[in-house]
Amino acid sequence: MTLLSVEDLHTHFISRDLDNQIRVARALNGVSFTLEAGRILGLVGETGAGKSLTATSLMGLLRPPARVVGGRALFEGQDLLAMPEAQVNALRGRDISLVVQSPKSSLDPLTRIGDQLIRIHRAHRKVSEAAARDRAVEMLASLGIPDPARRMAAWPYELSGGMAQRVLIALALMNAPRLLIADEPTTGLDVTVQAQILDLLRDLVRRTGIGAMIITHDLGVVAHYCDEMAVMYAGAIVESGPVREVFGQPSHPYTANLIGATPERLRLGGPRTVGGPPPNLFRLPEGCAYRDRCPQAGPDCAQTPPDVALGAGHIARCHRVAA
Ligand SMILES: Nc1ncnc2c1ncn2[C@@H]1O[C@H](COP(=O)(O)OP(=O)(O)OP(=O)(O)O)[C@@H](O)[C@H]1O
Repeated sequence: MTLLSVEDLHTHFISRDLDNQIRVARALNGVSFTLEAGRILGLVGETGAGKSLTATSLMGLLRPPARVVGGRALFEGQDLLAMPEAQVNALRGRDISLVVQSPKSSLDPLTRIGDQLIRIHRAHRKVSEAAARDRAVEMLASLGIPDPARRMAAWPYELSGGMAQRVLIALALMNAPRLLIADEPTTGLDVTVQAQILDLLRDLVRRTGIGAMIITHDLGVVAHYCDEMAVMYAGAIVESGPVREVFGQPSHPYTANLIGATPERLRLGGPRTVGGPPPNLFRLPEGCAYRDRCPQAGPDCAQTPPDVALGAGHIARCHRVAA
């Protein structure tokens, strides 16, 4: 079942320069992808590609000067972008949850973690304090937090980075959301903790059938934990499909560059960049946004590239790709 279907999402930063001229940064330029229930989608791309902005656009969390200027985002068939703000706010934290980077700054430093868990549950569900407390303890236990009943009384500053990230995931799951978006959920954590947290996320998706989107620039995370992947460049998805298909036959020159030829490079993880200057969102070229950096670019790349279907749900947006 399709849980989330994003269609041609456009988000711009609209501002005025010193001469009072309007300046538009086209940060998202037609993002499209789908996520099925019970699956994990990895959204990858280099810094600035628009991964986090995609999440905040979907969740109604944009702040001026950023604005969604086009597209649809159907969550269980309902367009999140066309909903009244109050309805999106009600969905957020209940049916759709976002786990962001830097857990320490996302937890309320002045509230014990148990009270934070109880508060988010009772904000969305009509349950007693005792029932919310029981669920919170259960949730901490299911995330592998030792001695959960005692941990409820802990303050955020008392937690290690890995524990804080688990608590953040517990907060995101308190209301049994059907869609979880995790933005760099393990960046900055050591490799063992990273693997534990991603294992937990994967088990959760398999056990409960929720859909998860993991935003990352670590291709190793995508290769190990995701079912599908979408590769982002200059605010658009340039290639998407089942992880095995995309890694097996990276077809857009940007994806091929990002993945690199060697398995060693894949294992390295961490941020990746490709050669050449990053795209200027205020002056994106006509046609393919990657053409200034692309070793295979030709005159036809000044035209908008087609989405070429390569079979098994694998799609690449490029003039050089043959179906
Ligand atoms: N006020 C602004 N005006 C113009 N462009 C902006 C503004 N704020 C952010 N941007 C641009 O929006 C783009 C999207 O950023 P976003 O944080 O979504 O990228 P990302 O792919 O998540 O990167 P990272 O991996 O660093 O989190 C970036 O290129 C950024 O430069």
